[in-house]
Amino acid sequence: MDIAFKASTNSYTSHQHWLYSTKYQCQYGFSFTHLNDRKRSPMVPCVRAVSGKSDLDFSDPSWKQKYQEDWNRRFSLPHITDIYDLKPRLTTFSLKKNRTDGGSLSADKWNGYVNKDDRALLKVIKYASPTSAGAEWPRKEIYYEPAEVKAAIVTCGGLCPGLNDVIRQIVFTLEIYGVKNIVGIQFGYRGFFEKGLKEMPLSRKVVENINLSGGSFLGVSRGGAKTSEIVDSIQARRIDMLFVIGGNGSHAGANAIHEECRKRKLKVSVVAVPKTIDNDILFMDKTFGFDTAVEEAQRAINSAYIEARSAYHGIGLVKLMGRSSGFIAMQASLSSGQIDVCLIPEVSFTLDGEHGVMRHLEHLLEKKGFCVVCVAEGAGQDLLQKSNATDASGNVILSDFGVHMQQKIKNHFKDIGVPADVKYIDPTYMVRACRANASDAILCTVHGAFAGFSGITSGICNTHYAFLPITEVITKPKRVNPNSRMWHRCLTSTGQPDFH
Ligand SMILES: Nc1ncnc2c1ncn2[C@@H]1O[C@H](COP(=O)(O)OP(=O)(O)OP(=O)(O)O)[C@@H](O)[C@H]1O
Ligand SMILES: O=P(O)(O)OC[C@H]1O[C@](O)(CO)[C@@H](O)[C@@H]1O
Ligand SMILES: [Mg+2]
Repeated sequence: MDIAFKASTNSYTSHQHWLYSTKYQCQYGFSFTHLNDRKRSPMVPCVRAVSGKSDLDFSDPSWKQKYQEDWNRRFSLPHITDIYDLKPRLTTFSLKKNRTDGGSLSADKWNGYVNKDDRALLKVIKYASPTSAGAEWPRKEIYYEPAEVKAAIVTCGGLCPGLNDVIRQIVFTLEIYGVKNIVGIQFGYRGFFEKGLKEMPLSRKVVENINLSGGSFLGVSRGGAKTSEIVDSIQARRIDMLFVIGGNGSHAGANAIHEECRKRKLKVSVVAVPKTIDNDILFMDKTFGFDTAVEEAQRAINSAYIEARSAYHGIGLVKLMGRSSGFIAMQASLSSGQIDVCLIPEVSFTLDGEHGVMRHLEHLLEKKGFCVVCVAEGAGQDLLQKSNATDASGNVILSDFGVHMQQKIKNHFKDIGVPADVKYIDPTYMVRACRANASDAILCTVHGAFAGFSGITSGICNTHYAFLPITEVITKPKRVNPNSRMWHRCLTSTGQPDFH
């Protein structure tokens, strides 16, 4: 099935589109940039189509067209020219200072500006053009005058390895464009309205070494986000670009800010950067911080393994983060090769009975003398008492499954009169607070803002950096598919049965 989806314009024709798709054989693509496709009357504000999702009826002869139209609506990136009749100017971003080709290539070729036909593909990997570089790369034309831009960066939610790397990279890139006025908003959205939290002026000099430590140079916080107050503050501070680094909640907040700016007709680009060790953002292959978290988690698993193996009837137990998605637990269990039982929120299980986890632990102690269990914090919530309490951002506070398992295992083996030496490790904040590893330290997302997009997020989608409308990524958290190969690989590695 060869279907290419050109996402961000209301004005192209399906005929043109099919020509494109036949030529390049793209499938299910996210368009990177389509500014030149926009045909609209001067001064007439455009209204962006509201995202609509419909179930496909394959017996309907026009299903392809409907599917395509649905995608066009949903993946249309909000753009500044939706509300302003603006002409772009030539970009100020250039890498020519660093060039090593002795000037033989043209500036266009050297910078490799992406063109309107570049897109990331969801189902297959195929370059749309020889110059394809992913969405997160400069365009030839920009919609802001760099010398007049005030850009702000804010980090919200919990910590994540790589936050400082992203802040640093955003500052560096803004400076390459020629932006002089860059500020950090302290302690998440709180910094917009809490008196006493001053803007932090940022520059290459200020952020040069912040990547050498974990945490957030700007501070983080949960809760307290009042969209209208934040936008009042954005207006009062004359911010033109806002970079929000955060998870699902921060993205929802960024989108609300974007919508409010739209409503007030403010020329502000709100661009989000997905940040979550849980790796639970829809459509993203992987978010920064996840790899580091897995690596760090493996250290804890290794310690649990050594403790368990060295003890008589040792049982190592490690709790890892993952509110509603068990990616860290699955990946760390799989890559460590030291886990016998991995429990995640997406897969239900029983603890007692013939097929329960406890019986399996008995069997492991009998068979090999020790075992190691890894649990995601959100696992087994149906087995625990619900608290109904929420944190400042409205996230449900989970019952502590790690502590519950520790007690459960201890009591179980005591009850059956079998010695068991339980070693419980909860490395969750250590995993989150550490410095990013090499693969998590590379990300930047400034170009989308200069290209005029707003209400977007960027991330690795089928190995390419792509822009996506925030509305699409916040519909629900990404979760481990229990039928996926990865989960089955994990089961093969642990050798655990179905606990039902
Ligand atoms: N639906 C929403 N609309 C507007 N703002 C929101 C919404 N949900 C959360 N926020 C705000 O976004 C900020 C971060 O939210 P939250 O604490 O849930 O972290 P997060 O971005 O999901 O990151 P983490 O992955 O660490 O949980 C908070 O200040 C919160 O008030
Ligand atoms: O203790 P805090 O800061 O609220 O963060 C805990 C949460 O952070 C997360 O890692 C999300 O970033 C969740 O998995 C976890 O529940
Ligand atoms: Mg969250």
